[in-house]
Amino acid sequence: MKIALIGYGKMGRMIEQTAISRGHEIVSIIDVNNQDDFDKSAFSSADVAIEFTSPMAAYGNYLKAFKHHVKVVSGSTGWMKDHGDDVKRLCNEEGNTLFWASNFSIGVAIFSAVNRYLAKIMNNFPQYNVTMEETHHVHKLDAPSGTAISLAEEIIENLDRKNGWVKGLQVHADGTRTGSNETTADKLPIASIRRDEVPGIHTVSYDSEADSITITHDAHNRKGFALGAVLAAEYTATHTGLLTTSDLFKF
Ligand SMILES: NC(=O)C1=CN([C@@H]2O[C@H](COP(=O)(O)OP(=O)(O)OC[C@H]3O[C@@H](n4cnc5c(N)ncnc54)[C@H](OP(=O)(O)O)[C@@H]3O)[C@@H](O)[C@H]2O)C=CC1
Ligand SMILES: O=C(O)C1=N[C@H](C(=O)O)C[C@H](O)C1
Repeated sequence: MKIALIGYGKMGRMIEQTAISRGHEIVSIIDVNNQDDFDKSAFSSADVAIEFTSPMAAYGNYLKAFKHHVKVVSGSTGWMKDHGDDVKRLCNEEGNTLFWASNFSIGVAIFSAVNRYLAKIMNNFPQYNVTMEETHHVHKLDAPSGTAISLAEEIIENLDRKNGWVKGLQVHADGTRTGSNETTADKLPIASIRRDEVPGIHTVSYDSEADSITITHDAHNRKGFALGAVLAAEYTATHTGLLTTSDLFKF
């Protein structure tokens, strides 16, 4: 398969290695300094473009790829609030294809299934208070992480006593702390911690006076994200519309 890369940072480089190891060809690599390459035939020849850039750049990149009828797999986070509705329309009504996931690792797909099941069970146990914490490297631009927002949305969908999430304690890259994890009855607080080079840790906790139940996904490196993105590209080559990990990982 011919793959174009949009964004050649930590993820773009790891995806390049993973894609080549699975027998794919990288036909174009677009970063900040060679945006003209979107208009070159090498880019248009790609079966799929894999996009990992930033919250600010992602939506513009989708538009440029769609203009050239190139399908996109993207893991960029933090753009959904501003552009989610437009992207749904572009894919569901205008024939474009985007496979987007806040987290491409199989481990988080499994974690997400446990998260949904646990939230359902907890409807019967009001004595447990739910909170979430995510920890990432100090370079991360968005908070809460895209994964934390997806996990929070799953809890809200399945746990009747929560109807939204709020930002909780923020530990910033320089170590300063703002906000707090104080909980209200109907909102789920998400704490965000920025520390060292942590690839990504997500924890959901249910605490009662008697005990705590805690589930954690701890990414040891970025290999799981990269493999998931390449598997998603292989899937996207033969599917259309707005796609996500529940289309790819079925269990
Ligand atoms: N869904 C998932 O599984 C995962 C998602 N992510 C998300 O992916 C995104 C990227 O992560 P990561 O690779 O670690 O970040 P990096 O900062 O390491 O890489 C991003 C790259 O994109 C480049 N870039 C910025 N704007 C554009 C643009 N308009 N066109 C092309 N390239 C551009 C940056 O260039 P420059 O440095 O010059 O600005 C940089 O080289 C983040 O939003 C992150 O949250 C990360 C890991 C897993
Ligand atoms: O920025 C990152 O690094 C990551 N971003 C994604 C997110 O926002 O959830 C996925 C992963 O946790 C790494």
